[in-house]
Amino acid sequence: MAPPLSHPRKFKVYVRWRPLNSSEGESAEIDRTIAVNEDSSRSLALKSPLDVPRNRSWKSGASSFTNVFEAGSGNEYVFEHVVAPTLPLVLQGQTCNFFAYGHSGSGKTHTIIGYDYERDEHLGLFLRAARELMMELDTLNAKLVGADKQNQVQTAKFGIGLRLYELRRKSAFDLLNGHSECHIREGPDGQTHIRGETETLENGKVRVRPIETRACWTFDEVRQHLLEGLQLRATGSSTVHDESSRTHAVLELEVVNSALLEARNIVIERQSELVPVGKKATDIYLEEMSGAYIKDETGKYQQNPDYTPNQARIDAAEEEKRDFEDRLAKAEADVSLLSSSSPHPCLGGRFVFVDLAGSEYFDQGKGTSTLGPKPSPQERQEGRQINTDLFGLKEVLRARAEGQARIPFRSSPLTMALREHFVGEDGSSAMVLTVSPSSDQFSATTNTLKYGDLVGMASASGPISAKIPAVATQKAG
Ligand SMILES: Nc1ncnc2c1ncn2[C@@H]1O[C@H](COP(=O)(O)OP(=O)(O)OP(=O)(O)O)[C@@H](O)[C@H]1O
Repeated sequence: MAPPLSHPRKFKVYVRWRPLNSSEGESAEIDRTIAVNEDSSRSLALKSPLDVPRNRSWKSGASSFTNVFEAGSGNEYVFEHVVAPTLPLVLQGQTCNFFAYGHSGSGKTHTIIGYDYERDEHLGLFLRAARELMMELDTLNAKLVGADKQNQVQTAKFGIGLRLYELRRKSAFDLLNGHSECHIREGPDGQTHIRGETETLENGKVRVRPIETRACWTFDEVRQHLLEGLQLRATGSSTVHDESSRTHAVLELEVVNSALLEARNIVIERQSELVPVGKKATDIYLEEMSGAYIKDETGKYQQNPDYTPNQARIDAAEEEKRDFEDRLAKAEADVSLLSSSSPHPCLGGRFVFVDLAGSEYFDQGKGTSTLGPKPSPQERQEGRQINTDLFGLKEVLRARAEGQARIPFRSSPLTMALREHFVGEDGSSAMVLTVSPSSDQFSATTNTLKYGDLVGMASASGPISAKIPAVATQKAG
């Protein structure tokens, strides 16, 4: 068994209280106390103001949360504390992941995507990150132009590669490619591949497209593509409000240049060319070998002494296949070379934002919503899948926080799809738990916090940190 990671990545868990909404205006707020530790981590204690037996008081682990944002903290404040500190990591070529987890209507979409796409202070974390990243890239590009001696700046110029997709049931749906369905599979290389339907082209070429990457050279382009993609986002019937979604939305921003995108396209082209050549080699082999065995009188197959396969024909087909395999290997090597020889380490750096499906499906393993009307059989099935995904994600985050050598990525399509974003020991991961302060939502809120608490505690008590006693408390709400 492989040894545990030497420097497991600490996972940050934030809590974000939203304001009471118009339908909750009359409810009493949940009574909450925040304890601030010496290392500035937080713990939380909740008490329901209503005398309801099932609303049992709850206390988190000693230092489960990195920070707690009260209802008055807007998206800009949350961005400055959660995402902005990780921008230098992305500019070093690392991957930083952010998840929003909470029950329906608690503010996940408000946090990750936002509902105001114009005013800086209201942008969701994703768009604000795109804006800040693009500003940094503009500065780097200006330096590139200055240093450009061989007029290669157009292909080397940095931009943002945007990918938007949602995960529903066991598939991904590409929001930048007409909501086309893509399958999530593990390849023979042990990597996860998210690929669309097989297209048969002229000359028998077979192309299987990955999730579309849209190249953006300005912040406005990112915003425009986001708005187009959001039009396609499937929204289900809401249990809490009419924009509820029952899918996980994944939004990726990768630092790219046109040379890298072109090199990746060549890989797809080479893969397409290899498929018919590989098939031809297999067909020729089967054809030539079909006469090599015959049935004897007992029905068993025996070698046919009168038959000699055309070995030269088999060898020629195999050689042609090897040529195409070499062409593919060269195209893949070109992609690696471009990344490693970039004039700046930012190439390939990524922000990944995930607006998770409503946590009400993750209700003590039952996989059904605790809110709203009785779900239909299809909704129940979707609920079970969401439950599996959210459980799988928790286990992956815990395993990483604890520095375990074996991370259970295969346990759900969500964790399989996100696997490549967790590879390596660098980068960072964070979860924002979005919660309602309404006493009517006490059990949904404590369920969300319990989930984050498990991840936060694993991170705090993992091999790289010690538990720190609480030194100050403050009353909130
Ligand atoms: N921190 C906040 N400040 C102000 N308004 C908020 C905040 N969080 C959420 N809201 C508002 O509450 C409503 C519901 O929020 P949102 O759509 O983000 O919920 P959600 O968790 O994504 O729900 P679902 O899982 O059903 O999609 C929206 O109108 C949103 O603008």
